[in-house]
Amino acid sequence: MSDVLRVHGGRPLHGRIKVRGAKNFVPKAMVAALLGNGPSVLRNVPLIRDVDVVSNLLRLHGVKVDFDHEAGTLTMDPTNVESGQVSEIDALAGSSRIPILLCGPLLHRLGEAFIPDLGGCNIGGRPIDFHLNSLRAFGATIEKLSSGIRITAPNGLVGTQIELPYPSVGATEQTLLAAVNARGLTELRGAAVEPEIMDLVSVLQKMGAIISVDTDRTIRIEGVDELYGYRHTALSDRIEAASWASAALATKGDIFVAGAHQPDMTTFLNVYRKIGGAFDVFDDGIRFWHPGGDLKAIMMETNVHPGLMTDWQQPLVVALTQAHGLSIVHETVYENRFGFTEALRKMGTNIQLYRECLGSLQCRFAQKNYEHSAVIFGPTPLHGADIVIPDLRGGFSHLIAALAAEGTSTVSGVDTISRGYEHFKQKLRQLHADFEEID
Ligand SMILES: CC(=O)N[C@H]1[C@@H](OP(=O)(O)OP(=O)(O)OC[C@H]2O[C@@H](n3ccc(=O)[nH]c3=O)[C@H](O)[C@@H]2O)O[C@H](CO)[C@@H](O)[C@@H]1O
Ligand SMILES: C=C(OP(=O)(O)O)C(=O)O
Repeated sequence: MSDVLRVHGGRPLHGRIKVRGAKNFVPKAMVAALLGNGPSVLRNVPLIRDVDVVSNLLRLHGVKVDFDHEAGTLTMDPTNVESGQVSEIDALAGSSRIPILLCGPLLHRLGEAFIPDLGGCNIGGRPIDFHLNSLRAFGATIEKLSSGIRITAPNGLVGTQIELPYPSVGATEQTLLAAVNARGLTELRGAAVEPEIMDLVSVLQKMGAIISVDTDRTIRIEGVDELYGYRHTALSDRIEAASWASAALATKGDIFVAGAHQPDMTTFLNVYRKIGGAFDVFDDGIRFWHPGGDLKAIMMETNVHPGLMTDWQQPLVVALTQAHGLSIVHETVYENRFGFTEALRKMGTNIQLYRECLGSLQCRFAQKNYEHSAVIFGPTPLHGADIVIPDLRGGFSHLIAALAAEGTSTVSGVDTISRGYEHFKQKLRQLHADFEEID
């Protein structure tokens, strides 16, 4: 498969594509399957690299994994969970952020876990201190190795009280996956409540867990002795849906995104409408299009759910380069998520980065020397350029920019996009994009 695309831009994307299960949910539900005393079946699973990585990780731990790509059905049988070879597990180092979530399930099943160094997008320091503090609070002992970490809990995990300093998605999932089988009650305050986390709560409840979620970011989990296999259909990918919606806006196109689910995208849809994008919600998806006329500049600020999701920011920035006036974007979730704008500047955009918090919030990155605010002057015509993809969402955004630009662009490193976008080249063809793969 070619990792380089030659893109002939300047044509509106139009047509229909389908999004399946969420990249930020499916791998976590796969980890949850480790906790069951029998097989689990997950439906609506996309063929993306993060699913592959976690399938391999589960297999290395003795789980029998069968994936029917076409049907999107994944069957996982954890009857014979085992520790796995450290060298084989270590070969997956750097491939995804999911391995850290295996801690709780492996501690429950085996009393120990080896976790390789994590991967994921390079958009900030991405420490795991909240994860490790949470695991320690449950009674686990952590040893740092030259690569990865070893965790043990010879006496099992015990329910505890945890308050997260920031509503981290991963640390909330870590705590849930550890608490469901821990002895006694766990109270987690300051939890993240993203829709993908709520879907994980649904999976765990199907498995036999007792979990209540309050409106004030408090989650209470009563540990149980045994969990069962589950059957579940994954919620759809609201980041992929928003990415195609942004592509429709940037290319002056019209895209029906089958599978897009309005309730998980409310904040995105408000922003889309404020910019001047049009959408129409149907039972089976959402149609997104550029209605003609000028797009409007806006001020937007990313935040934890129900705020504007940080993963929506990068595709939206490309659309904002075509809006009239001055847009301000304040990124408050990651300290370093504007690296992708360098390539956009090469394509003719006028984007300036600032260390100050240019928003209504003084965020955690104030006075910390991180360029986490952007000012975009638009509209600026985009022209083709040679671009190297930096990360998943930044990469998709570069692709949108190349498709919107007049002339030809060479986009290298597109394989990164397969980590979170199923069949993206096929979907581009369905949307009449003009590009070819080059060796
Ligand atoms: C696989 C997956 O689901 N990835 C998503 C998940 O990432 P992920 O779970 O890694 O993101 P978190 O919500 O944990 O991170 C949010 C912030 O908390 C900080 N932090 C986090 C953990 C920790 O131990 N210490 C710490 O300081 C991070 O550096 C970051 O600034 O949620 C992010 C926020 O919605 C999304 O952008 C990612 O797409
Ligand atoms: C940041 C992202 O993912 P990850 O946490 O897997 O790096 C993303 O999906 O945009």
